[in-house]
Amino acid sequence: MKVLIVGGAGYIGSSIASACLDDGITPIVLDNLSTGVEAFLTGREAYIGDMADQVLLDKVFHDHPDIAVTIHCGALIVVPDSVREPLRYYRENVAKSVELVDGLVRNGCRRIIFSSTAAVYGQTDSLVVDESLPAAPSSPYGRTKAMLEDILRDSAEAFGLGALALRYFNPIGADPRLRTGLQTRRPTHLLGRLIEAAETGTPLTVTGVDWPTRDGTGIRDYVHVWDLARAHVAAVRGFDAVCPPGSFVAANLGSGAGCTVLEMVEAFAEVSGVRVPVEPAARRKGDVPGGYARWDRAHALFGWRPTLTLQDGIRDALRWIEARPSVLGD
Ligand SMILES: NC(=O)c1ccc[n+]([C@@H]2O[C@H](COP(=O)([O-])OP(=O)(O)OC[C@H]3O[C@@H](n4cnc5c(N)ncnc54)[C@H](O)[C@@H]3O)[C@@H](O)[C@H]2O)c1
Ligand SMILES: O=c1ccn([C@@H]2O[C@H](COP(=O)(O)OP(=O)(O)O[C@H]3O[C@H](CO)[C@@H](O)[C@H](O)[C@H]3O)[C@@H](O)[C@H]2O)c(=O)[nH]1
Repeated sequence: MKVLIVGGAGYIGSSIASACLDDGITPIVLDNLSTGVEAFLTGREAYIGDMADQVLLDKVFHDHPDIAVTIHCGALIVVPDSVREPLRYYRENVAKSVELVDGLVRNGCRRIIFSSTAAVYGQTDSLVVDESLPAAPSSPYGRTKAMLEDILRDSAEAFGLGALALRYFNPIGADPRLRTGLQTRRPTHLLGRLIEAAETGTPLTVTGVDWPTRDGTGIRDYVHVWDLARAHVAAVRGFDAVCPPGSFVAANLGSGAGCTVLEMVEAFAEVSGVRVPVEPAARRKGDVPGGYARWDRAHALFGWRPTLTLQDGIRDALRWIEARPSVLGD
């Protein structure tokens, strides 16, 4: 079985490609390397170019008419950038995805898995997030993802597509076999900042200590990237039962557990032996208290459940930092 992974040279797409290979599924990658890296394409067949390029899409399907499912991970993903440059985000994430879907339909590929995000939800009083909550994204990035969900819903009905949107919560960690991990050297998310603080011996700035959470710090659902990758394999294997032609389905992928900033600091100390001091600071502009996923729909649909812990995610992120020079040559 073959799958096309658009954005397969990036952090999550490359992990999905590895999980596919491990399961006997052949990944074909299409990526423009805007943020993805060539080193993650080792041992995988790849087409370098833009997802909106119809000539390239036709070539991919000419070479591989037996692609069963397209997994669409290609996007720009930095929330603050999307606030500064909304048109670039709408062009790259929405307009180009429309072209991609058009090219897929024209080439007869009618099964799509779309990388969506917890950022499509608005903040609610309850910290638990299930798929019945309406979309209410608070950034241009989140809106590009919610818009594409709508576009896929309409396209499913019009063209008989099966379209599955998987809403990832906060991915951490790396491929446990260390083939791939975060390509960004200095990630700005919480775990990245924590690792940096441990390395430099500086305190972690805690952005917000007056949120309505159990200890006042922001709460998130950190899910191991390998659990995310495995979910895609399960969804590919059971696709037609999960998402028959003409249907659009959305499912959360999270660990199901909330973790506050202070709890992350504690878990990091447990795994690394380094207790990073914290420094309270003001909330980030536009930040939210957060929440965590209910993932039972993904379980009901394709039998997935998260299997790796927060500590596994932290450990694999640290192992990847050791391994990355040998993979990325930097
Ligand atoms: N990382 C997260 O925290 C997170 C959370 C929720 C959802 N997601 C979604 O998961 C997907 C993958 O995210 P990631 O963290 O791996 O990001 P990433 O930047 O590592 O990967 C994105 C990949 O898409 C490629 N790409 C971008 N625009 C393209 C285009 N026009 N044509 C071809 N390739 C293109 C990039 O080169 C890169 O390889 C994205 O759709 C993102 O919105 C990510
Ligand atoms: O130096 C830091 C960095 C973060 N935080 C806090 O840690 C929590 C998590 O922050 P972060 O890791 O940035 O996660 P999110 O705010 O959920 O945003 C990330 O996760 C989203 C969902 O995966 C993506 O869409 C966004 O692009 C990505 O920035 C929040 O309460 C922050 O206020 C700190 O206290 N100090």
